[in-house]
Amino acid sequence: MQEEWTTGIHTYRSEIDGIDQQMIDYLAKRFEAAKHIAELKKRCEQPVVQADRAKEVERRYVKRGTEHQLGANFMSRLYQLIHEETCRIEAEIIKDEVREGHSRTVAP
Ligand SMILES: C=C(O[C@@H]1C=C(C(=O)O)C=C[C@H]1O)C(=O)O
Repeated sequence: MQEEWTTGIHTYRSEIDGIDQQMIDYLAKRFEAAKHIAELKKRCEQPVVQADRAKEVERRYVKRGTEHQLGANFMSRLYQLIHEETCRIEAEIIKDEVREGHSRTVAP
Protein backbone atom coordinates (compact mmCIF):
# COMPACT_ATOMS: atom_id res chain seq x y z
CA MET A 1 0.00 0.00 0.00
CA GLN A 2 2.83 2.38 0.91
CA GLU A 3 4.51 1.70 -2.45
CA GLU A 4 1.26 2.28 -4.33
CA TRP A 5 0.87 5.65 -2.58
CA THR A 6 4.49 6.72 -3.16
CA THR A 7 4.48 5.82 -6.84
CA GLY A 8 0.97 7.10 -7.50
CA ILE A 9 1.28 10.44 -5.76
CA HIS A 10 4.62 11.14 -7.45
CA THR A 11 3.18 10.37 -10.89
CA TYR A 12 0.07 12.51 -10.52
CA ARG A 13 1.84 15.39 -8.80
CA SER A 14 4.43 15.47 -11.61
CA GLU A 15 1.53 15.64 -14.06
CA ILE A 16 -0.04 18.52 -12.11
CA ASP A 17 3.30 20.37 -11.91
CA GLY A 18 3.78 20.10 -15.68
CA ILE A 19 0.23 21.30 -16.38
CA ASP A 20 0.65 24.23 -13.95
CA GLN A 21 3.84 25.28 -15.73
CA GLN A 22 2.08 25.23 -19.09
CA MET A 23 -0.89 27.19 -17.72
CA ILE A 24 1.42 29.88 -16.37
CA ASP A 25 3.36 30.03 -19.65
CA TYR A 26 0.09 30.40 -21.57
CA LEU A 27 -1.18 33.02 -19.15
CA ALA A 28 2.01 35.01 -19.67
CA LYS A 29 1.52 34.72 -23.45
CA ARG A 30 -2.04 36.00 -23.08
CA PHE A 31 -0.83 39.03 -21.11
CA GLU A 32 1.82 39.69 -23.77
CA ALA A 33 -0.90 39.77 -26.46
CA ALA A 34 -2.94 42.15 -24.28
CA LYS A 35 0.09 44.47 -24.04
CA HIS A 36 0.05 44.75 -27.84
CA ILE A 37 -3.66 45.51 -27.69
CA ALA A 38 -2.95 48.19 -25.07
CA GLU A 39 -0.42 49.89 -27.36
CA LEU A 40 -3.01 49.81 -30.14
CA LYS A 41 -5.72 51.21 -27.85
CA LYS A 42 -3.36 53.96 -26.81
CA ARG A 43 -2.57 54.96 -30.39
CA CYS A 44 -6.21 54.67 -31.49
CA GLU A 45 -7.61 56.26 -28.30
CA GLN A 46 -9.80 53.32 -27.41
CA PRO A 47 -10.92 52.44 -23.85
CA VAL A 48 -9.19 49.67 -21.89
CA VAL A 49 -12.38 47.93 -20.80
CA GLN A 50 -14.54 46.68 -23.64
CA ALA A 51 -17.56 45.20 -21.96
CA ASP A 52 -19.14 43.52 -25.00
CA ARG A 53 -15.93 41.71 -25.85
CA ALA A 54 -15.41 40.70 -22.20
CA LYS A 55 -18.95 39.29 -22.00
CA GLU A 56 -18.38 37.30 -25.18
CA VAL A 57 -15.09 35.86 -23.89
CA GLU A 58 -16.66 35.02 -20.51
CA ARG A 59 -19.46 33.15 -22.28
CA ARG A 60 -16.84 31.19 -24.20
CA TYR A 61 -15.04 30.27 -20.96
CA VAL A 62 -18.27 28.97 -19.46
CA LYS A 63 -19.19 27.03 -22.61
CA ARG A 64 -15.76 25.44 -22.94
CA GLY A 65 -15.68 24.67 -19.22
CA THR A 66 -19.08 23.01 -19.40
CA GLU A 67 -17.76 20.72 -22.14
CA HIS A 68 -15.22 19.51 -19.56
CA GLN A 69 -17.71 19.35 -16.66
CA LEU A 70 -16.17 22.43 -15.04
CA GLY A 71 -18.52 24.60 -12.99
CA ALA A 72 -19.95 27.69 -14.69
CA ASN A 73 -19.37 29.79 -11.58
CA PHE A 74 -15.74 28.70 -11.42
CA MET A 75 -15.20 29.51 -15.11
CA SER A 76 -16.83 32.94 -14.74
CA ARG A 77 -14.72 33.79 -11.71
CA LEU A 78 -11.56 32.53 -13.43
CA TYR A 79 -12.21 34.76 -16.44
CA GLN A 80 -13.12 37.75 -14.28
CA LEU A 81 -9.82 37.43 -12.42
CA ILE A 82 -7.85 37.20 -15.67
CA HIS A 83 -9.83 40.09 -17.17
CA GLU A 84 -9.19 42.28 -14.13
CA GLU A 85 -5.43 41.68 -14.29
CA THR A 86 -5.40 42.17 -18.07
CA CYS A 87 -7.12 45.55 -17.70
CA ARG A 88 -4.71 46.54 -14.91
CA ILE A 89 -1.72 45.76 -17.14
CA GLU A 90 -3.29 47.56 -20.12
CA ALA A 91 -4.10 50.63 -18.01
CA GLU A 92 -0.48 50.87 -16.86
CA ILE A 93 0.70 50.89 -20.47
CA ILE A 94 -1.88 53.43 -21.55
CA LYS A 95 -1.00 55.73 -18.64
CA ASP A 96 2.63 55.38 -19.80
CA GLU A 97 3.87 54.69 -16.31
CA VAL A 98 7.41 53.51 -15.61
CA ARG A 99 7.97 50.27 -17.51
CA GLU A 100 10.80 48.49 -19.21
CA GLY A 101 13.31 51.11 -18.10
CA HIS A 102 11.46 54.04 -19.66
CA SER A 103 10.62 56.85 -17.34
CA ARG A 104 7.27 58.53 -17.04
CA THR A 105 6.60 61.02 -19.84
CA VAL A 106 3.50 62.57 -18.31
CA ALA A 107 3.53 64.22 -14.91
CA PRO A 108 1.42 62.38 -12.31
C1 LIG B 1 -7.73 42.35 -24.26
C2 LIG B 1 -8.65 43.31 -24.38
O1 LIG B 1 -8.89 44.25 -23.35
C3 LIG B 1 -9.78 43.95 -22.27
C4 LIG B 1 -9.53 42.59 -21.78
C5 LIG B 1 -10.22 41.53 -22.26
C6 LIG B 1 -9.78 40.12 -21.92
O2 LIG B 1 -8.87 39.99 -21.09
O3 LIG B 1 -10.36 39.16 -22.44
C7 LIG B 1 -11.36 41.74 -23.07
C8 LIG B 1 -11.80 42.97 -23.35
C9 LIG B 1 -11.22 44.18 -22.72
O4 LIG B 1 -12.03 44.57 -21.63
C10 LIG B 1 -9.45 43.51 -25.61
O5 LIG B 1 -10.02 44.60 -25.78
O6 LIG B 1 -9.51 42.58 -26.43
